[in-house]
Amino acid sequence: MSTPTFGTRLASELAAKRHLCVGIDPHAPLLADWGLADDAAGAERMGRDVVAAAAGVAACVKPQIAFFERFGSAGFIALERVLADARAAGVLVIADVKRGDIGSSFAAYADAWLQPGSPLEADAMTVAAYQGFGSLDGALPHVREHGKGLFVLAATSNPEAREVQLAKRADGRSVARAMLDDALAIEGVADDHVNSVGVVLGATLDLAEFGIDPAAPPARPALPVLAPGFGFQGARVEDAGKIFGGLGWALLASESRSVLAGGAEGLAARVRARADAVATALTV
Ligand SMILES: O=C(O)c1cc(=O)[nH]c(=O)n1[C@@H]1O[C@H](COP(=O)(O)O)[C@@H](O)[C@H]1O
Repeated sequence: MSTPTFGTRLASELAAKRHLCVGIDPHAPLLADWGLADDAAGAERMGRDVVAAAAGVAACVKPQIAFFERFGSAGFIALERVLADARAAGVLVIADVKRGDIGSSFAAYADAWLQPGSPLEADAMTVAAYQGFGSLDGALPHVREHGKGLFVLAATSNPEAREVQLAKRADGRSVARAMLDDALAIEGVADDHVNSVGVVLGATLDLAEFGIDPAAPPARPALPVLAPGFGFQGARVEDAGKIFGGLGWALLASESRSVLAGGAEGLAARVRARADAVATALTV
């Protein structure tokens, strides 16, 4: 039996109206809030609790590697255990690693995060194509043959990104828009419904400024959109439909701090409430 594509696996989540992505960002103050030490064991505990709360409720989890990397090898071991839990629970994992490099080095990053059997194997990873879109090619065998996914940074939620991502290319398109077009143009990475290569679009942005029109008819197959910026950064999941329009079909609304704050107690209820709010926002 051939491996199902990432797009197919994501499509099952979306069909069940699961659009929430829960970020695993063990910030020091959050670990304190949870009564956990600011160390690898604390990060592991938080990560594993998030996976348990997300299973069957959220579409995916998104561990932010920086919060594990700061503990060195112990942090990587902690993350490996979080990833193992997610695999066992059938929860999709987007490794938020934002990798980009010359092609040969990028391919090694792709092997680290997407190669089946790798200690850090995830289902998808965030990538940066600022060294040229073709520099991402090394990940495509994992997408095409191993059912993995990519999320290419296009228009990110942080305000400092504007000078780079709004910049106009020679053809008049913004850098952000060109990233989206290039993601859609990759061949052989889509099934009938959902592409396995998507983009990152911040929920805090006016996408039209970047030449991205949420009112345009949805791409077919649908382009997955990973959308951070909800919650702590100010966007409201209740507005997800309004912000993303036709791009909301395969939207993953991501929240980290706003769901994590409040400790382990009540986490499952917070995840459920956010998941329901996103589902409602994208149904009406
Ligand atoms: O790729 C990302 O996940 C990402 C892209 C982006 O444009 N903005 C953004 O905030 N993120 C990540 O999403 C998470 C947002 O966290 P909260 O602001 O706490 O919800 C962080 O881990 C960021 O690194």
